[in-house]
Amino acid sequence: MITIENLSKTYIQDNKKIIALKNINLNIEKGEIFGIIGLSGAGKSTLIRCINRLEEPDSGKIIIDNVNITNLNKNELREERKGIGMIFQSFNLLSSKNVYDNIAFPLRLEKMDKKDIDKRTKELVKYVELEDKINSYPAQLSGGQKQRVAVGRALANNPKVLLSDEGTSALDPITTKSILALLKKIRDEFNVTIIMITHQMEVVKDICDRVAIIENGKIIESNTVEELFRHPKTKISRSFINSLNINTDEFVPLPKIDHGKLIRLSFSKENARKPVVSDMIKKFNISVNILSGNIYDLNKTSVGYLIVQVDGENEEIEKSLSWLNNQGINFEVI
Ligand SMILES: Nc1ncnc2c1ncn2[C@@H]1O[C@H](COP(=O)(O)OP(=O)(O)OP(=O)(O)O)[C@@H](O)[C@H]1O
Repeated sequence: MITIENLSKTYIQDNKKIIALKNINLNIEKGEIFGIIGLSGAGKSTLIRCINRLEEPDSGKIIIDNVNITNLNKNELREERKGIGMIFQSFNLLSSKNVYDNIAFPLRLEKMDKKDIDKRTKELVKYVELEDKINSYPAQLSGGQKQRVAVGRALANNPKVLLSDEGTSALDPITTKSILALLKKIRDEFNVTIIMITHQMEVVKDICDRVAIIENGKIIESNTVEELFRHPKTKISRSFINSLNINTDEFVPLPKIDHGKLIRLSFSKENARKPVVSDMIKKFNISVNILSGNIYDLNKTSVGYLIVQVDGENEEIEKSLSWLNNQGINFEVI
């Protein structure tokens, strides 16, 4: 649905080149909630702003539903942008307009019939659950309510794509969950494709189907969220997972072991019920010492880790590892 090909963007500041994006390639499916996570300065905002050309890329293509956005002239771009809603960390509401008028704003720009504007606006106010605040001004709303207004406004023209640039970063954890639930409901009911730019792993964990990790303007890892949790490939993806504040191998300092091997077993919902550790001990002449473990509840499934020390004769350890392999259990010697 959205294809990004060899996208690059450089800024010039004080005669210095800042490479914000370097050869970004991504494919995002229709109806998918796709996360792009990275640290500050990684290039996230530049990337999402290039998608609707709020920022002009230097080179590369952005294709949405077979339309090459990068080739459009101003008028064509204006038309195409109606199908791309966007929400921001700072909400970007019109402070002099109330909830109703903020949400009606894009419809008025379309010069829709007054009655239709009224009907659609009230429908949207109801959808984002702000009927009791319809006459309130942004200054009279909480952060979560402001973001609901922004979501209502972004939905006004029935977009096929919704871009969220740190849409939940300014919100407390409970309000974040309620905005994420609203975005998920929008995807489920309208099959809207959602791209979530974030630095919060919580967002990726809770609603994303797939995720790309961006560092220094490059995508360094891209996978389903489940696979990312099961096999984080890069240091940064591991640290994002650790940032969820749950004990993992890097949170709990692992003891230095003189013998045996340290292994991280990872389980998905399907194999979480297998008595892997006790079977290993029964089948092989080894001891297994459990050091730490946890379970992450993801959008559609859950993934668990267990860090264990496997000890015994080398040959027995190797046999037990190949048995694990044959059982289809994911593990990594760490
Ligand atoms: N208008 C600009 N002029 C010059 N440099 C810029 C401009 N916008 C962004 N940059 C630089 O490009 C790089 C990527 O910035 P970007 O805002 O895309 O990162 P980010 O991942 O969104 O960071 P944050 O999470 O802090 O917003 C940074 O080095 C930043 O300083």
